[in-house]
Amino acid sequence: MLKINEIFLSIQGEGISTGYPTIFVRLTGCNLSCSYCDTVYSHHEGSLMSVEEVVSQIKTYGYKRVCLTGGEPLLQDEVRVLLSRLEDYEVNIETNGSIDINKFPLNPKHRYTMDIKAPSSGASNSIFYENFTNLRKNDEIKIVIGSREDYLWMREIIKKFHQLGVITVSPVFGEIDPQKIINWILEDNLDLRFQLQIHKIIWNPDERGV
Ligand SMILES: C[S@@+](CC[C@H](N)C(=O)[O-])C[C@H]1O[C@@H](n2cnc3c(N)ncnc32)[C@H](O)[C@@H]1O
Ligand SMILES: Nc1nc2[nH]cc(C(=O)O)c2c(=O)[nH]1
Ligand code: SF4
Ligand SMILES: [Mg+2]
Repeated sequence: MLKINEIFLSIQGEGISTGYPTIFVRLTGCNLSCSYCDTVYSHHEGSLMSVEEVVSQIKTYGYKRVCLTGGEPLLQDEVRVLLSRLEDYEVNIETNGSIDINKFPLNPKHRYTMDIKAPSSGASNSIFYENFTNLRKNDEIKIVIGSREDYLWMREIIKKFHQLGVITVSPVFGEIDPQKIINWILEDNLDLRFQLQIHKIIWNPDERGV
């Protein structure tokens, strides 16, 4: 059984598939407690569902893109079974970077968005650095920053792991002026992808299920 917080249809609000209709499966439970977490409600709330129940709910929406998120989706082992049932779907798994992704090998239609936790999250010491060598070309790295200190930290990480594929940087929502981050990126000549979480601009930022 899987412990599921919510399943809903919306448009992808983050990452390289931003804007595409996507079915979100939010799993319950997290091993971190980032200072800025916008989904604390998913850390404990949820109900048990079988993989079959999750898959049949996914099928009702009639779309082929799925985002597994949470909480931390890789904390539940049965996610492997769910992934094996979603072979016809483009699946993106939002993971917090603290869990060994080598233990969850993905098929080519599935990909990771791996978050690297910057210092202001309070979770930097949880980073499982071996994951950097196991990411594939179509996986994405995401860094959420809330301060100049976070930015400088990120700059060092990028230097060190310059072979990384797509790197997306975004502000802690409402915490730092996006223009500042963009200016820093351009001043330093970094080739990064900047993003805002568009669902928080379209809907009320505290709204669930969007
Ligand atoms: C809620 S987390 C769930 C997946 C996984 N636990 C993780 O941290 O990647 C999904 C994404 O939302 C981002 N996020 C959470 N709160 C945020 C906030 N206040 N502002 C910007 N991004 C936020 C996280 O950094 C992560 O990339
Ligand atoms: N629209 C929308 N896009 C998202 N992309 C990642 C999300 C998440 O919470 O992980 C998310 C979310 O909660 N809503
Ligand atoms: S790892 Fe993700 S879900 Fe967990 S506290 Fe951090 S942002 Fe929230
Ligand atoms: Mg979210």
